[in-house]
Amino acid sequence: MTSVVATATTPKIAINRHVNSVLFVMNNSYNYSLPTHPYLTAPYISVIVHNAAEYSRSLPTFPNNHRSTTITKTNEIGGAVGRVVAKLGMGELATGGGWGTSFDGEKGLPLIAEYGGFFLDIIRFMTRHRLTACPGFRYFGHYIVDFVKNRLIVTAEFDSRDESYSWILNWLSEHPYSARATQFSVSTTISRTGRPLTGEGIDALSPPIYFLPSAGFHILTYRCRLLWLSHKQVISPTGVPLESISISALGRSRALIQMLITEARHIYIERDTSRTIIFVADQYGAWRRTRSRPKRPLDTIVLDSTLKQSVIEDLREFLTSEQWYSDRGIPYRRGYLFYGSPGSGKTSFIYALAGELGLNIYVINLSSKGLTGDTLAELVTDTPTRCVLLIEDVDTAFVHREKGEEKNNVTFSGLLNAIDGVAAQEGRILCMTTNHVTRLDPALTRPGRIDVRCFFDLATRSQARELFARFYPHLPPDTRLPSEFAARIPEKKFSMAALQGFLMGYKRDPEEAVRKVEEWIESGGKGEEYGDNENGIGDGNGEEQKGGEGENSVASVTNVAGDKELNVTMDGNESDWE
Ligand SMILES: Nc1ncnc2c1ncn2[C@@H]1O[C@H](COP(=O)(O)OP(=O)(O)OP(=O)(O)O)[C@@H](O)[C@H]1O
Repeated sequence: MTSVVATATTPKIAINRHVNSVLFVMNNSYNYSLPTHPYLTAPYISVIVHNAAEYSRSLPTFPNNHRSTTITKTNEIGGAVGRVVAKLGMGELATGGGWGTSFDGEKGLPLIAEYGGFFLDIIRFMTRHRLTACPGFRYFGHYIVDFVKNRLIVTAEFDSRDESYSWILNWLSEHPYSARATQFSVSTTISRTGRPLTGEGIDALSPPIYFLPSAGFHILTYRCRLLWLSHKQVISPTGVPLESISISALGRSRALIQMLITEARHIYIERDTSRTIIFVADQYGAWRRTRSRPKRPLDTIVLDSTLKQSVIEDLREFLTSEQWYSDRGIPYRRGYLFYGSPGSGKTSFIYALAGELGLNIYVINLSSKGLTGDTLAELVTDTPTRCVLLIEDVDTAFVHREKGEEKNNVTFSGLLNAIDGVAAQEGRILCMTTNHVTRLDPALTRPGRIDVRCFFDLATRSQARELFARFYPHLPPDTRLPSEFAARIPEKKFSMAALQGFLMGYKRDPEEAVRKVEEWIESGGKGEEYGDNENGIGDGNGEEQKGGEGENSVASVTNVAGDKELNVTMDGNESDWE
């Protein structure tokens, strides 16, 4: 029999690989050999003994004759062992049988029970009764399983609240196992928190069908290695249905599972390359991927082409000048303000720009109820280094600042801190939109926060002509219909959104659209099935929108830094904006 020796005064531990007993030597006055079972592994016993030896210093001296132990001493020792057991994280084991009570109620050999509590009593009970693996495993099973798991199995967990969950679902849907599985779930979306993702939902012509392993346990292979997968559905404490997937493989190396995750992410991102992904801030201050849109080509935005080119070039230059900013100690950020009439293409232009540059869009709604200054700052910090951060209708949030009547949880200074505080993410492009530029506080639009301002006006005739031509792309090249349509549209009276709405009523009949447009104009742009857009009608003046310099332009861009004339008008004069 090999023994493990623990002494109270000099805790020396010698563990034999095939340990089958533990010998306690306490001050040389008391020895006790605790037989163990071969199924209790040496490392496991060693942990117990090591900790017991550490604590044994504080134990009272053992009596020479342990059989004469009094109840008082029993309790003292039991308490000490209880502390040992608690330290080992096995507190529940020490309480089950009660101190000083033998596990099997047997008299005569109470020492272990009395001095060791329930935990040691169990060992004694097992060995006395020659009980082998079965009850031992039942009792210590989860420790053994944990031990084996930690040393022999690699597991990765994926939670449906995280983006990585979508990667794995997507990967699984393409794995041959999903096509073969006899227990599978059918889905038309690869969804996270129930929301459709790429190419799914209303923008898909015919919804795709995904076959996924159903909830439960599955075994599959990856690169000729065995994997097992557990797919669980749970309800969170707040009542939200959640899902989790854990994928495990034999071995201690994480390489295989890391490879799988990288591959899953790659496949998933590949699906998105032709799309712009939109993230929206949720009420808990975290980014949630909401949807993805096919990238909108820039030429579908009917604006002065020089203007579009100027903005795109400005952005491209920014994205490649990190070192330039760093050399001069300038925060590496760029701010754009898109202002002007409602429905003139501000948001559409931003989406098209993001698509052109391959950036994702992170949308913040300042009026969102749960949003506070702190969560806003966190959100801005959490954006990736290359992205478009979009704050729409920024005027609506702080119109009453001077009266101290801010309607939101986010204060004006909270917003300023978030967008240019030290924690604000480097490399991000901030885009703000407003229909009422004069209502904006100058502090918000000062250079450094806003570097480029783009003005969008109501539709001109030339815009109307181009819109018509794009709407009916199959018209013969020599057709006069676009010009006839444009000739009937008053200059800067209607928004592009309103004109588009009108044309939607005549999707397949351009001649009819031209015939009906005057009638529509006379009705003030109302009454058409798709053309009823109250916001679409301007006063033809748009004074509030112009900011002083855009009167003759459909859209104009001003570079606040004054280092580059982008288009149409440019003066870089702050006073024009206040
Ligand atoms: N210049 C334009 N070129 C092409 N389509 C446009 C243009 N302006 C507006 N539209 C169309 O009108 C609709 C509304 O446009 P968008 O939301 O971009 O306008 P907006 O200026 O952001 O409006 P708001 O200020 O009300 O948010 C979109 O469907 C868009 O395609």
